Amino acid sequence: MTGLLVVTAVPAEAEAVRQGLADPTTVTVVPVGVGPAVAGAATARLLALAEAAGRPYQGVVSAGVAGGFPGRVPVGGTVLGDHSVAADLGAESPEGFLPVEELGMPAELLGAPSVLAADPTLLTRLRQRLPGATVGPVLTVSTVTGTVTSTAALVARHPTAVAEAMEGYAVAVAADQARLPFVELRTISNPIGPRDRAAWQLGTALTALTAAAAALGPTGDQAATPPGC
Ligand SMILES: O=C(O)c1cccc(C(=O)CC[C@H]2O[C@@H](n3cnc4c(=O)[nH]cnc43)[C@H](O)[C@@H]2O)c1
Repeated sequence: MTGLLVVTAVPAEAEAVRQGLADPTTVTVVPVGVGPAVAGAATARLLALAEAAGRPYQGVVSAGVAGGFPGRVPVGGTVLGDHSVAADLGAESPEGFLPVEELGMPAELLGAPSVLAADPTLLTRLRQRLPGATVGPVLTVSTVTGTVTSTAALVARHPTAVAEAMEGYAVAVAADQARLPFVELRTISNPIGPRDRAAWQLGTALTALTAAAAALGPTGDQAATPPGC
């Protein structure tokens, strides 16, 4: 049994998670790169290799920093994604953005819906361990939102979304294909809005990520099973 796989984008996020783990032997943390393509491909490879070696993971977490929708979660806040959403998977039209489900393709050709729900058991466990976390949909985008107009459009399309990042949905698809439980855990480095990269509070978000990572401890079952068995 190999325990949880935690996938981050960059090494600083992975290190922040590792520092917070109560029992690092039950959690594997891997920085895989920025954006959905590399995150999905790398996660799928890690899951397949573990499975082929006879040591499958028990669950997958997409963790790292994120932009928070103003008024919903502050910089430094912690977010648990109850859904991970492919927010820019679709088509533009004169009437506005069309999600991939509305492009007229048969559903079976899509491979996965554009909104994937977190595993209820994993989410419930993390909610109990992180009572201060904001829970809601987390958007996955290939382009960081950076204007008032695009922020307003996202809010209109996803009125309950709490944060955006660049990997969660892709990691969720990899977990879904491997039939593994998934959840997204984010801490907020910046408000979503007009781009101001210099104002991102990465240190604050990474400190919050370390604190939140303490919740990624083992279940009773995992605690009784040493890694590698
Ligand atoms: O330069 C550093 O030291 C450093 C430390 C930690 C993280 C970074 C990143 O560049 C993280 C990139 C990562 O952050 C997510 N993110 C954060 N804010 C947003 C946002 O407003 N919109 C979309 N994504 C955001 C994203 O998942 C990136 O992969 C640098």
